[in-house]
Amino acid sequence: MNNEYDAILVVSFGGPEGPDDVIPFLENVLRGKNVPRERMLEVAEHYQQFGGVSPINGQNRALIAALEEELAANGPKLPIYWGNRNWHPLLTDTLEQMKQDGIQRALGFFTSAFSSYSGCRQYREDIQRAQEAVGDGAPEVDKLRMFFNHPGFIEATVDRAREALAEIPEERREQATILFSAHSIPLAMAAGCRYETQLKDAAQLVSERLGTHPWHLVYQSRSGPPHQPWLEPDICDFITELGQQGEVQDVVIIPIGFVSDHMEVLFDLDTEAKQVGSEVGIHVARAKTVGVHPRFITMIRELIEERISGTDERPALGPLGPNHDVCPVDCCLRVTEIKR
Ligand SMILES: C=CC1=C(C)c2cc3[nH]c(cc4nc(cc5[nH]c(cc1n2)c(C)c5CCC(=O)O)C(CCC(=O)O)=C4C)c(C)c3C=C
Ligand SMILES: [Fe+2]
Ligand SMILES: [Fe+2]
Repeated sequence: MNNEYDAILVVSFGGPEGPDDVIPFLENVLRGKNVPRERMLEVAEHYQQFGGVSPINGQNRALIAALEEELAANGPKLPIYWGNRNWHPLLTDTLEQMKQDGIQRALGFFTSAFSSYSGCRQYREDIQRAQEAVGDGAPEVDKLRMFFNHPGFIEATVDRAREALAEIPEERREQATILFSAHSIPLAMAAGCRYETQLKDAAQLVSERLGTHPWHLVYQSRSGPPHQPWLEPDICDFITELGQQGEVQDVVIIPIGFVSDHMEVLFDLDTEAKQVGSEVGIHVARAKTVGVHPRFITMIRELIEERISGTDERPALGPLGPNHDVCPVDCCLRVTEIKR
């Protein structure tokens, strides 16, 4: 395989940067998806409560600045570009710019740790569409492997979790229940990828480094119509149930399914889940996402170096091993119905 690359491309979700961006952004997110318009308007309201600005773009700018510093200090000295699926800078514009700059082949870092249609195949489809729009001379893009079990991701997540645990009074800390939270997806879609398996694996790896806390994997930000089954339990239902059982005083949410504190973290966890906690008498703390944690940034450099060198040493914790570099043809299919 040819290991020569002349750029890094950060591929992400995108988010609105003002009130007028919110509806067109959400229309982009939901194009072709079976999500009721009322749900879209409900989510729009969450964004409007924060002035129509999602922190995700700012956080990606910070990630790129930190990675630029890391690559300048330790190499490889490659320029970093950034393109989104749903909002500016959009992938097509970025690939056009890369072509004009003479970039021929980039390594793609997707801001998703776990394999799902949204986090893997859909980004690859987005890139392909952008390449077709740019036409002859569009750069090739090879995706870096999924990093859910990379030591850098696990160590940074553990560190963030410890910071949140430290907020709980010492005498109650050891009994705190940990809720690992990830974006829910339709069950049919989950059947076409290793999303749940990888989430359980990463949650296990983090929890065993935190001690003996009881822990559970829960889901948030469900969007589908009520009759369509999505991954459960929902985080708010779960906290309500814990409250009814009356045995838990403190919950620490670790948003393991996300790498930055964007709107779904701020609203669905810091606003909604904390509110539910206070209604049922449970104190809820929330760990920060990995964001620009230095270990996470060095992990990205390590993934780049590993791919360029072609080494067999591809660090991964736990039983699943390092994820593939090149996706097989059936990777993260968009399954919309479970065949019976
Ligand atoms: C069918 C699946 C999904 C629907 C419908 C969906 C709607 C939806 N999502 C957002 C905002 C975000 N989603 C993010 C991540 C994310 N979304 C899904 C699936 C659906 N979302 C998955 C599996 C994931 C995780 C993998 C990934 O793509 O990251 C994110 C975070 C993106 C990041 O880079 O961190 C956001 C933000 C909205 C507003 C929405 C519809 C109302
Ligand atoms: Fe989503
Ligand atoms: Fe995949």
